[in-house]
Amino acid sequence: MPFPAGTELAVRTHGLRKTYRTRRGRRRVAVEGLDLEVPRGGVHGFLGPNGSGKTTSIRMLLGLSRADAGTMEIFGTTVPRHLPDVVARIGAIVEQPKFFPAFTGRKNLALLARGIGSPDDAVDRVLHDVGLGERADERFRSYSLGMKQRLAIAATLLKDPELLIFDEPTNGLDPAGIREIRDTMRSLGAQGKTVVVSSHILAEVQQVADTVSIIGHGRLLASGRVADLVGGGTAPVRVGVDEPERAAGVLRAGGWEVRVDGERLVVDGVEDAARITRALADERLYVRELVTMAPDLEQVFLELTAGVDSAGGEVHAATPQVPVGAGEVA
Ligand SMILES: Nc1ncnc2c1ncn2[C@@H]1O[C@H](COP(=O)(O)OP(=O)(O)OP(=O)(O)O)[C@@H](O)[C@H]1O
Repeated sequence: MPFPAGTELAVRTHGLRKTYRTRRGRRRVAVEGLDLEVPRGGVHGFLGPNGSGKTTSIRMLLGLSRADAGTMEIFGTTVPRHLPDVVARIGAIVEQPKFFPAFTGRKNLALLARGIGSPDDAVDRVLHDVGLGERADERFRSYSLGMKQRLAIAATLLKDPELLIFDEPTNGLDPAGIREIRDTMRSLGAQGKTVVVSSHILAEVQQVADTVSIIGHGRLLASGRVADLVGGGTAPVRVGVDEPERAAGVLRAGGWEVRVDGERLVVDGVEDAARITRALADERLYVRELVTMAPDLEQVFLELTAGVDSAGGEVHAATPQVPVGAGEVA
């Protein structure tokens, strides 16, 4: 379990599996024994390359598609069997909702609010939550794509859900639109809601996600707190020093693993970079540069999903199960 014992979970799946039949009658495993854990509160990035099974998993969680095997819980309630008990606590965007282009954002939301029996003040509340308050009285068709997407998010907030699930909410948006959605997700997570956001583009999620699950070929490759995945364990250190070959010898003698990379050294498994400086100085080798090469999530993601092609595994592509856990990934 990637989270400390006792962590309250908003979503948990175990051994989730879904196979489709292709038109040629072959089996395509979309989700293959997925064990997912989403802690309660904050933003959780659900990451994987195209075709890795994110949408299929989300659809199963929401009762839109049937799992072949496995179990799923939302707030500890078994779904889909008891989905009606928790559905009021969940908001989701899986496909683009339809709005009336000639109506204002506010009017579109008011119609939806009436349909689901939300209180009168809900519309103003959700417009404010997504930062559309000032543009609420303009027609939907005049909105930018980012604003349209924020209106869709606002619609999911009408019933004030505790869990929000957004499938690729930034698809097709420009950088400004992506930032708007990111800000909205961040503020929802800060309010204590659980926001699950799927994406195949890491950079869009890394800045807002507190925790992530990375999947490939329908399996979990890694999960945990972003800070642990990118910063856990020891990081390689790049050292600029005169006489790199001699310096490498000194460090190897001190027990470090060292590669010479041109004028510089790359030292692996460094816990205390100051010890390197000291060891070299003792031999009259002076460090010009010392940079800790902490991986960012992009690097972790690319390493984990290397070889997980985006075409989707047609019948059991032999993807090795990468060990899950913060330390092993960094
Ligand atoms: N209705 C379907 N019939 C047959 N195969 C499907 C169907 N839906 C999805 N698949 C296949 O299942 C695999 C997983 O697809 P899924 O859409 O869940 O992935 P994804 O991670 O959400 O990808 P993307 O980011 O491209 O949406 C893919 O190989 C896809 O082609």
